[in-house]
Amino acid sequence: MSRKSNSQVLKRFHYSTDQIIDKPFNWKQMLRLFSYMIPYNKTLVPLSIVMVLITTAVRLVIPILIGIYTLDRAVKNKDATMLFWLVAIIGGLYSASYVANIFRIRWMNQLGQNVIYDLRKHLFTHVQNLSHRFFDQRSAGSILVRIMNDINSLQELFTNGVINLLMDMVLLIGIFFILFSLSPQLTLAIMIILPIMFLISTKLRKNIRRSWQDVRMKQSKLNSHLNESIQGIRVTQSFTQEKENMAFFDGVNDETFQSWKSASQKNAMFRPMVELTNALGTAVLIWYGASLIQNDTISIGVFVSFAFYLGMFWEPISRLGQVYNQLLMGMASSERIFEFLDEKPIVSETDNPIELDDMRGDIKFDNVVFSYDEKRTALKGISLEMQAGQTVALVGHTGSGKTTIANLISRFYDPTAGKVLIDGYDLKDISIGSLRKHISIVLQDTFIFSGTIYDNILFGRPDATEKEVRAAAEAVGASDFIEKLPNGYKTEVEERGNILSVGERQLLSFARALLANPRILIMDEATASIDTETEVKIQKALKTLLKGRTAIIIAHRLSTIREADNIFVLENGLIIERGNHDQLMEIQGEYHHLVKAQFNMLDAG
Ligand SMILES: Nc1ncnc2c1ncn2[C@@H]1O[C@H](COP(=O)(O)OP(=O)(O)OP(=O)(O)O)[C@@H](O)[C@H]1O
Repeated sequence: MSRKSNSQVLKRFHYSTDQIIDKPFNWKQMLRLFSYMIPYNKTLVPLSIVMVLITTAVRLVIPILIGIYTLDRAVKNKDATMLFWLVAIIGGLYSASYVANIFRIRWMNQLGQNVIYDLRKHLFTHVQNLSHRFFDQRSAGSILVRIMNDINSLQELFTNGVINLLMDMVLLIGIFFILFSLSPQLTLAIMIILPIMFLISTKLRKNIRRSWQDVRMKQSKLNSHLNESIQGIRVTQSFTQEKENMAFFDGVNDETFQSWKSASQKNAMFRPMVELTNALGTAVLIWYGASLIQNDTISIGVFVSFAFYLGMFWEPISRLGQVYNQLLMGMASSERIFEFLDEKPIVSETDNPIELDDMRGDIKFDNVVFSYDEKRTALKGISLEMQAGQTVALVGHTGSGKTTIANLISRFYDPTAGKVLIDGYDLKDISIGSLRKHISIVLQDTFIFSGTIYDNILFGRPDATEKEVRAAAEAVGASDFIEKLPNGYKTEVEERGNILSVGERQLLSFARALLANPRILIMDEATASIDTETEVKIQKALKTLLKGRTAIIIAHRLSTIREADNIFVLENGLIIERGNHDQLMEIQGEYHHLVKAQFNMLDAG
């Protein structure tokens, strides 16, 4: 009780979950989804269908063989030979059905897994090529959920749903057809249970399904909280927020438990209700069937066959309800998946893009205006030139537009107005692949991938030799710390490289960039303070890295700025000063002010 109120008091944790909405059935979307089965329409699809038809036919025939042939003919006429053959035929049919079932399950599973594999691959390939704007607007978690959960929720539909639909239709139509031909009166009488069965298989099932969806949503919230708690454990411990964290966890844990309890209680009602309906059907069969036998309208064999078919009724009806539910769930998931698949990269290529095999590295901004969204303009008319081989520093207050300039050079976004040119070519005319091949970016918060140190450097140029990788690490002075690690270059670093210090991660990213040997290097200098020895190392590494290429540095350190050939001072999306260090110091403007502020800070430190 108090746990719940605790979770409501804490306003810190907000986890957005994709709402589960039942979408109306949409044929166009379903056809698009099922088109993923087309590659298998000559192999797994027909094979599975044949197996389904074999097993269904066997199930339909057996009650007739038992009721009509065994009871009404062989037993009645005391025909031992016929009885022997009937046993042999029934045995043979069961064996055939057994084998067909094994292959049906195997091939249907393969089909489902293949379709899911293809769909996930298609979605990931597509998402990987989307522009930065797409990722700006969504959390990594919500993208992950679509690639994993939404696709997983289609798995059952493709593995069992579609083919079972066929099997159940055939089974139901077959049963009705046979029952009607055996005794239309008795068939009509036992049909009384049909509406009840449909009601249970749709309404009650829907209710149960919603409850399980609620459980999944609560679990997802619990997962998100766990994830955040573990990732932020250091901050939590340092601010001694464990109690608050625990209170929230208790609340979500309790919600999950309650929701699970309610779902499983509803679930428990399902089976008894089915059995009750079956009992009703059996009562009708016995009461009405017996009177039909008495007045010789039907034989004992027909009665027995009816009893068999009555027992088979429930399964296909129940499964049809289930498939319908799966289809509705599939609707919601596929809509979310297709929404991503229909997303077009905003930055796209022209029909005949120029392939830049070689690049000099001259960069020009021609009156560039850029907005990330309609509300604010990040660059308000930037014109600048950077000559090949120059080192250029971008300085300015936070939010002034430095990173945005870097983003436009790599063509992560296109300018809203104006042009960005490299070697005289408008970026929009150059193939994106050939442009980015010549550009390397070193971010402040270097991303280290899980894998070895060696692999992380190799990322810069995957076809580089071991000698080149080691040479790159040596040139930027990263080899000293790498060789001290337990397994040297083969040391495994976990996701994001937590076992490395900030300085080490920087040096690693320098080695990666140097290996790529780009014509243009964009670097967001780390603001984190590092010890003097590492600082000296990084400065030395930087010199090696910058040599012979156009370098754009979002600079924070005075030492870097001072050595730049050209400095652009940004303020609110505009260049307010430009020149080298001495020139800018002389005019005693904003740059002078920034330098003085940094000196004062150093003095104070
Ligand atoms: N992805 C984005 N979507 C919307 N607005 C953005 C995005 N990235 C940056 N902005 C906005 O654009 C403006 C310029 O941001 P930019 O990142 O270029 O600044 P910066 O000079 O690099 O700052 P810092 O030194 O803090 O990194 C800021 O007002 C920022 O809020």
